[in-house]
Amino acid sequence: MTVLGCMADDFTGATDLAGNLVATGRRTVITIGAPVDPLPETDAVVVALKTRTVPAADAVRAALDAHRALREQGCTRFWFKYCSTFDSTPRGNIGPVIDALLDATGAPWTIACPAFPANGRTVYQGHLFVGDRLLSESGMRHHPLTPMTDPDLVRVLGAQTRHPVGLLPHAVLRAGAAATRAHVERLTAVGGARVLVTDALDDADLAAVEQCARELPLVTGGSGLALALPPGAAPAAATIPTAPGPLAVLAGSVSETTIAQTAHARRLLPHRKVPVADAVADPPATARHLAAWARPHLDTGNGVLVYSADHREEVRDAQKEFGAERVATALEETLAACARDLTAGGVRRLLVAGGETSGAVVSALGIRALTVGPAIAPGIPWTSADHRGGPLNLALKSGNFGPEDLFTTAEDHL
Ligand SMILES: Nc1ncnc2c1ncn2[C@@H]1O[C@H](COP(=O)(O)OP(=O)(O)O)[C@@H](O)[C@H]1O
Ligand SMILES: O=C(O)[C@@H](O)C(=O)COP(=O)(O)O
Repeated sequence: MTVLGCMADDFTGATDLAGNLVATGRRTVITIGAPVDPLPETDAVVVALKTRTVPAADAVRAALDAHRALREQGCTRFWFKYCSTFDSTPRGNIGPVIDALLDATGAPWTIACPAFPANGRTVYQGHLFVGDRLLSESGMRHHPLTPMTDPDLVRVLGAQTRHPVGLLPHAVLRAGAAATRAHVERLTAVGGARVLVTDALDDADLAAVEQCARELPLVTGGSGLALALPPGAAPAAATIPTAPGPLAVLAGSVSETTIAQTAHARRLLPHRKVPVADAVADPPATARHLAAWARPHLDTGNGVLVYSADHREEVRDAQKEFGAERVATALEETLAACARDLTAGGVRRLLVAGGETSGAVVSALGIRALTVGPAIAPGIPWTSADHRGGPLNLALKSGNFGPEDLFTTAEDHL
């Protein structure tokens, strides 16, 4: 089988994609950053990058480094994974990375397919829906780093890439493979489009998209498309080493879904909100205080929740007071240092909410690779890392994924 080389622009996205690849029967390894050492025999490698909100030139450099390393590891087909809600800014980073990977892979054209119907992400006439809302009317319009205010992906991507962008609409997909091929030919060979935004309302549409993109050396999109890949030969329910002990939940996401999950967990778990002003002033000291608060709870076997906001209004206020980037970085550093302190104190189970937050936490722990285990909910697998001489179980939760009781039921799936 072709070894699939994937680059995910954030860490929750990496575990999301890897979980779906495992579900289709592919042995899958996640590396934190480009792989350096030879990897075990595998069907797919997912490189977790933290490039969603960095300057576009840095995102391009990281993607090209990862692509080179994946090629050296024997990968022959490539996947650029970004968010199912197309999280990006007018400057990028989805478009610039696609441009660079088109050149690096020699792909004549590629698809942009964020749809993930199992998680309510669908695309119709190039417009992205989150559940029954257009992207621009969903909670994503208030995202602290990548507010998404335009649901028209052809327009959004068109502003980011130097190539013409086309649309593979639902009606054409439903008309069958021959009609799809003819439409693609018209847009690419005749019209010069290099990226086609693909409609998809359900798994049947994703299967049609997968079929039309099967020969391409590069595909781009969310993790939903992975579920449409032809089945592989590995067991779809992967087992991973597990560690005992209570779970610490660190939530730095302020999506509507995470805020609801946090509110639910506050009724059941000992909890502490990160004091934002303290975090901005001194992340390591703030983390030490939070870890010291958590210790007695953990020692008696109780899980804990540390989180960064009760309400969206607090985010706006904090951004006004300190600046959006400064407060985001300070909170990421605080939660990352808290994870370091908690694991140094013996915690072996962590659930981290938020892509940027997960990137900060996993990097601070010095983890180089993750193995993928059972799914907690669509797009959220348990993983295991070697850490301090034993397994550390990590669930990296995308801001927008998971049921309301996720933080208190996640361990049932380990
Ligand atoms: N109270 C807050 N005020 C301002 N920014 C916040 C607050 N809480 C969290 N953030 C920042 O918002 C960002 C959320 O991004 P991320 O962790 O990727 O979550 P999501 O997965 O929901 O996108 C992080 O950079 C985090 O530090
Ligand atoms: O595709 C998705 O929605 C997720 O895999 C993803 O990228 C998560 O991003 P965050 O919501 O920022 O965690």
